[in-house]
Formats: sequence, structure tokens, C-alpha cells
Amino acid sequence: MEGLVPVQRLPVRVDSPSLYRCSNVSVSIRRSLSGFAMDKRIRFTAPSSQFSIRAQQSDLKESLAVSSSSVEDKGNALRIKEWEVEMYQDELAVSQGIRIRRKPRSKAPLGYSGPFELRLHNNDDADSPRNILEEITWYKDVEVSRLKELNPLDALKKAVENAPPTRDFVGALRMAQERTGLPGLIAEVKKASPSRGILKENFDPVEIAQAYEKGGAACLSVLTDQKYFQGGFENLEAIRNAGVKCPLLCKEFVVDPWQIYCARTKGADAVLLIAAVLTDLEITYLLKICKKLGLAALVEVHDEREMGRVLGIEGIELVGINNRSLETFKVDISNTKNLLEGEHGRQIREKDMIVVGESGLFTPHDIAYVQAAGVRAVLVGESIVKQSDPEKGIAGLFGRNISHT
Ligand SMILES: O=P(O)(O)OC[C@@H](O)[C@@H](O)c1c[nH]c2ccccc12
Repeated sequence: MEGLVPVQRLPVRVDSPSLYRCSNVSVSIRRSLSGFAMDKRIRFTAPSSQFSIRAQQSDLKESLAVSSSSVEDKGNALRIKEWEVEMYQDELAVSQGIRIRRKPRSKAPLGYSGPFELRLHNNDDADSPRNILEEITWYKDVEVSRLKELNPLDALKKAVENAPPTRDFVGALRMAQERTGLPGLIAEVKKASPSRGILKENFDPVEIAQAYEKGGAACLSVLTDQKYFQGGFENLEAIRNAGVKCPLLCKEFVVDPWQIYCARTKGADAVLLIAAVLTDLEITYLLKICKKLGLAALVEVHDEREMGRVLGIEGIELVGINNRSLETFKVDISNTKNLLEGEHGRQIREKDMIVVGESGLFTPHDIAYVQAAGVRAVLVGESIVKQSDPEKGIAGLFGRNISHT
């Protein structure tokens, strides 16, 4: 069962009014179903200030713990409000088909009363991430809070003024495509990944970036996540400071505007926004920040539903189709083709958006396949970063030399 099951009629009924007397009640029921322990939380407000509950279902009999507090508990009021906002955000995300939860669900504060309805909140997997993308997202939440304390947003905003100017990421992709007749290449500076482990042992980000540039890459993507991809913002900064001219994409799991400002101070020209993690409203808001900072945004989707959402958001120029599910790691390059067929493909062409085919591209045949499907750019990591000479790796990937010389 999903984390939050919206409004359910529970087999719980108001019974003897003498049992519990309070306006707010929070009930935890621990029950055991064929040895499988579940923790459920039921939150509700009764229409009257006096009520009681009694579990009716036979399998709800094990233990019933009831805690209560009064609405007048002002000290708790802020915490309750925060909890409500969190719940609202969760519900909004679920309504958009977003399966990734942004943080582990916190326990309802004492005294919390839901709206005038019964809700069943299943806590089965509230404390552990369900897949790698969720794990990374939860970790980002903690990481960003910590980084923000060390380097507050106000300070970053000032630092942005001294950042090197942005370069035209989208323009570079268009030019490359015109120059070569092939999809523009975003070459990824990637040391490791959770799905593939270490890709390159003696990893020198600047050396790789320079080789990519020589090999004819239009733009570069630099992984900045440290824990899961062994990247770092310092790599972005080092590549920019080394004089690499290709525009740079900051490859980060963005969950907070702070990361976008940080990317800009390190010399990024574009950032990635992952639709599987962000709501429509968040994407819209983050796009505005990108625009203000002169950054391009690559908005990544990996299924029809996300593509539909993204097509409904104004102002997106670059859409990435990830052939790798970040939830299951499954790679299938026909994903790019499938998402570009039909109505979605038509809308993309009508809006003149640039589609980037992402992940799992290894051969000239793969490139031709996604190009025929309609992509105008590709994002490639593994197949070229693994080569002892990444410059030659690019020629191998495209089946010919695409460098400027
Ligand atoms: O190494 P590959 O299979 O060529 O994939 C590159 C890139 O698409 C992949 O690294 C990627 C696509 N979207 C992401 C989001 C986060 C981290 C990584 C990614």
C-alpha cells in the first residue's frame, strides 16, 4: 500500500463517549497480520469534542495506544502547521503521479488533528527509501540543510555576482547539430554511479573535460553528487577555471534553490531538474530561478506521464529522456523512441523543443536510432568516460571524427 491512502472509511466506529474525552486524538494501532508487523496511524478529528473510538476489525485487536492533547497547546501549533504543509506537499506530489517521496515521513505531532475525515496513514515503509532515487533524494535533503548552514543562501546570492558569465548551452547544442548533422553531444564527466560502480579509476575531471572538448563535445555534464557518484562541485569549478569553453551542465539532484545558486557560483551554465522528484509547481519555480541566473535547464523525464506534465509547463526548451529508470536502473533506449511518438512528439516538434537522449548509448547504431526517433542532442557518460582516450571514445561513439579540426 502507498504511504498515504487518501480518505478511507475505516472499520473504526465512535462508541462509548466515556472512553476518551478530548478534541484531538492521535491513535496508533500496531497489529500483526500473519507475522507481518505493521504500524498504522489514524488521525482524525471528530465533529464533536467528545468521542471515542473502538476498533471493530478482528485483526485490529492486538494493541491500541491512544494519545491526546488539546488544540490549545500553542507550543505545538507551529509543528502541527509544518506537518500539515508536509502532508499537503506529499499529497500534491502523489496527485501528479510522483512516486518519489522527498523525505522520510515524520510522525504526526501530538495534538495533530486531520481534516474532518478519517485518514489511514500507512507507516510500513515510512522510514526506509523504496528505491535508489528516493534514497538519494532523502540524503540530498539532509545534505543541503547542512550545506546551507555553512554557506547561507544570502551569501551565495552575493557570490553569484562574481561568478564567471554564463555561456549559451542550448545554442551550443543547436550549433553542434548543424555542424555535424548528428545530435549535439553532452559528454559526461562521471567517475562512478550506483548502478555501475567505479567507471574510471584514475579520474582526473579536468583532463577528461579537455579531452571531451577536443573530441568535439558541444557541452559537458559534470556530476556534482559526492556520495553516490563520487563527483563534486569542486570538479565543476576546476573544469570551468581550467578554461574549458564548452558550456557546463551541473548534474545534481536538485531539491532546493540553494543548489542552483551554488551551481552558478561554481561556473555552471545549465542545471538538471528531474521530473520524477519535483512537482510541476517546483519545476516552474526553479525554472524562474534558472532564468534569473541565465542558466539553461534540462528537465528530465523517463515516462509518458512525466513527459505529459513537462509539456504542460511553460518555458521549457530542453527535455531529457532518460533511458535509465532511476528507480530500477533498467536501461532501454527504446524509451526515447516511445516517448517521442504520438501526441507528445507532435507537441515537442511544434514547440521546437530540443530533446536530449540520455543514458545507455554506446554505438553509432544507438546514436542513429535515437536521432531517427527525434532527439537533437545526446547525453553520454559511461561509454566514453571508460575509454583510456575519451577523445577517441567520442569518435568511436559517433562512428566518425566530430572534432572541429
Ligand atoms: O553513463 P550513461 O549511461 O551514458 O548515462 C549518462 C547520463 O544520462 C546519466 O548519468 C544520467 C542521466 N540522468 C541522470 C540523473 C542523475 C544522475 C545521472 C544521470
